[in-house]
Amino acid sequence: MSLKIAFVGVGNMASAIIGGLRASGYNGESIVGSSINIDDHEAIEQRFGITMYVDNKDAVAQADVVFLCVKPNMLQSVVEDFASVVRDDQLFVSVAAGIELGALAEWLVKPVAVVRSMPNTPALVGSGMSGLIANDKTTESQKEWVAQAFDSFGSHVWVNEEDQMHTVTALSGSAPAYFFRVLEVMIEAGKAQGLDDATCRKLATYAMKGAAEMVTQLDDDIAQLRRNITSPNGTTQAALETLEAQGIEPLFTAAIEACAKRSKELGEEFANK
Ligand SMILES: NC(=O)C1=CN([C@@H]2O[C@H](COP(=O)(O)OP(=O)(O)OC[C@H]3O[C@@H](n4cnc5c(N)ncnc54)[C@H](OP(=O)(O)O)[C@@H]3O)[C@@H](O)[C@H]2O)C=CC1
Ligand SMILES: O=C(O)[C@@H]1CCC=N1
Repeated sequence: MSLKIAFVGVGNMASAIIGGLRASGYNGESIVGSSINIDDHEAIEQRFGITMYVDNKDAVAQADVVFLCVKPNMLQSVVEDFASVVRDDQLFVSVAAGIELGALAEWLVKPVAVVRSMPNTPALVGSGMSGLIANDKTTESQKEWVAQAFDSFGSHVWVNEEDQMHTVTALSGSAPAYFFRVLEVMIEAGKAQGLDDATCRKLATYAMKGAAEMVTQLDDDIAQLRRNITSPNGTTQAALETLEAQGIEPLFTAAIEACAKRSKELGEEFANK
C-alpha cells in the first residue's frame, strides 16, 4: 500500500514536487494538500488529481508523510497550529529555506522523524536536485523512502552537517533562478543583434541544456569541456575574455555567498524563536 502524502502549502515548490511525483507514477489519491486560499483549490485539484483542504489539520491528520511547503516566515505558526494532530509515526519533510531541524522538532512537539530538504523547481520536469538531512528520529527505511521520493523527480544528495544546507541552497535550491537570469540576458542580447525572441530562446536554452547534459553524462573535466570549444583567438575566447574582464568569477562567488548568508540568517531568525 502506498503512503498517504500531505502537502501543507501548495505554491511553486510544492507544485513542482507534486507534479514530479505524479509524472513518475504516484497516484493522485495518495496525495492531499492544504492551503488557505480556497480560490486556488479547484485549479490545483484538476491539475494534479489530488484533494485539497482549507484546514491544514485535515490534510496532516490523514497523512503518513507531511511535506511542509509554506514560506519560512509562516512555518512556525502553521506547524504550531496543526501540532495537536501530529502522531509519533508520521514523517515530516520540510522544504523551507534556512529552518533548522531543531526548530522544526520543537514546533512539532512530538518526537517525530523530520527531514530537512532543499529541493529546486526543476522537479516539475523530473530534473530536480535536492539536498537532504534527517534528524535522529528518522529511521533508515524512512530515509530510503525520502530518497526514492525525491529521486522520482530528479536526484538527491545527503549532507552530514546542517550548516551544509546553506551551500546546497546557494548551489542548487536558488540556482535555477541564476540560470534563468543568464538566459534572459542572453536572449535580450541576441534580440539586439536582430534575431527574433523564439529563435534566441531556442538557441540559448539548448546551449545551456546541452552544456549541463554534457557535464552530467560525461565524466570529463568541466574546464576541459570549456577549452574544447575555445579556439585560439576565436569567437569563444573573445566572449570568455569579456566575461572574465567584467568579473564573472567575483560576481558569481558573491552571489553564492549572499545566498548562503541569507539562508543562515533565516535559520538564526527562526531557531528556537
Ligand atoms: N520556490 C523555490 O524554488 C523553492 C522554495 N523552497 C521553499 O519552499 C517553500 C515555499 O516556497 P514557494 O513554493 O516558493 O512559495 P509559494 O508562496 O509559492 O507557496 C507557499 C504556499 O503556502 C500557502 N500558504 C500560505 N499560508 C498558508 C497557511 N497558513 N497554511 C497553508 N498554506 C499556506 C500559500 O498560499 P497563498 O499563495 O494563498 O498565500 C502558497 O500556496 C519556502 O519555505 C521556500 O523556502 C525551497 C526550495 C526552492
Ligand atoms: O528564495 C528562496 O528563499 C527559496 C529557497 C530556495 C529557492 N527559493
